[in-house]
Amino acid sequence: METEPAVPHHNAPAAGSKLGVHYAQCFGCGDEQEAGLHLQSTVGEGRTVHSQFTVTEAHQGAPGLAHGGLLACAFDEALGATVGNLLRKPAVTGRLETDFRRPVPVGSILYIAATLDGTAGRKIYVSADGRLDAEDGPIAVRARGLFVMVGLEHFTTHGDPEALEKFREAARNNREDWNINP
Ligand SMILES: CCCCC/C=C\C/C=C\C/C=C\C/C=C\CCCC(=O)SCCNC(=O)CCNC(=O)[C@H](O)C(C)(C)COP(=O)(O)OP(=O)(O)OC[C@H]1O[C@@H](n2cnc3c(N)ncnc32)[C@H](O)[C@@H]1OP(=O)(O)O
Repeated sequence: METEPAVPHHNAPAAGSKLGVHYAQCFGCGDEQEAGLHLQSTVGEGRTVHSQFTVTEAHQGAPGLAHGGLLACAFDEALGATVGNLLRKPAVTGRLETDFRRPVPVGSILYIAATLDGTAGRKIYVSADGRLDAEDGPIAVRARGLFVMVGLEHFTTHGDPEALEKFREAARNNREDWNINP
């Protein structure tokens, strides 16, 4: 199947919109996860979302340095937020590739710029660069993800249906129009 340009949903948040926490218990963005990444995201121009998080002592692998797996988590979240908010369709990560180009010290702020690259049926291609301490800082991490659109039953069948219901109630944005329409 051919890859097509990704077209943002007509109700996708406009450039400049800050994206809220998508789930309070989410390790990537949740505000009820003390040691989580607390990633914050804002919609950019075109098909982009800009996210950032501060690396803390809770995120170490080697002394004073971020754990690569947690950096991958940050990219999973940033890419997922890009897919979920611009396309407004539930999707899960099928594949996530990360290139670690520079060490990321505790105390640094990682600026992640993600772009929706295209879709092919249920598959969504998205990629991101993570820069150190400034939007134009040196690239520390690069990632490419393949997300796969799923029905909401993915979460009720495999996850916690009660938590999902609370998630839906808490959603500030109208997500009723989320559907699978490959
Ligand atoms: C998390 C959100 C919860 C709430 C959702 C609702 C609203 C969300 C709102 C806002 C969202 C904002 C932010 C989200 C932020 C972060 C998100 C984090 C996301 C995650 O962290 S999520 C956890 C990790 N994730 C999983 O837990 C997935 C486990 N997995 C599966 O559940 C299945 O594996 C599935 C569904 C992926 C596919 O299964 P399936 O049976 O439906 O479909 P199938 O296998 O046919 O794949 C269809 C086509 O994708 C190709 N394909 C699949 N996998 C591939 C791979 N790895 N490499 C290359 N190609 C692959 C096939 O080759 C085929 O391609 P083709 O059609 O061309 O043949």
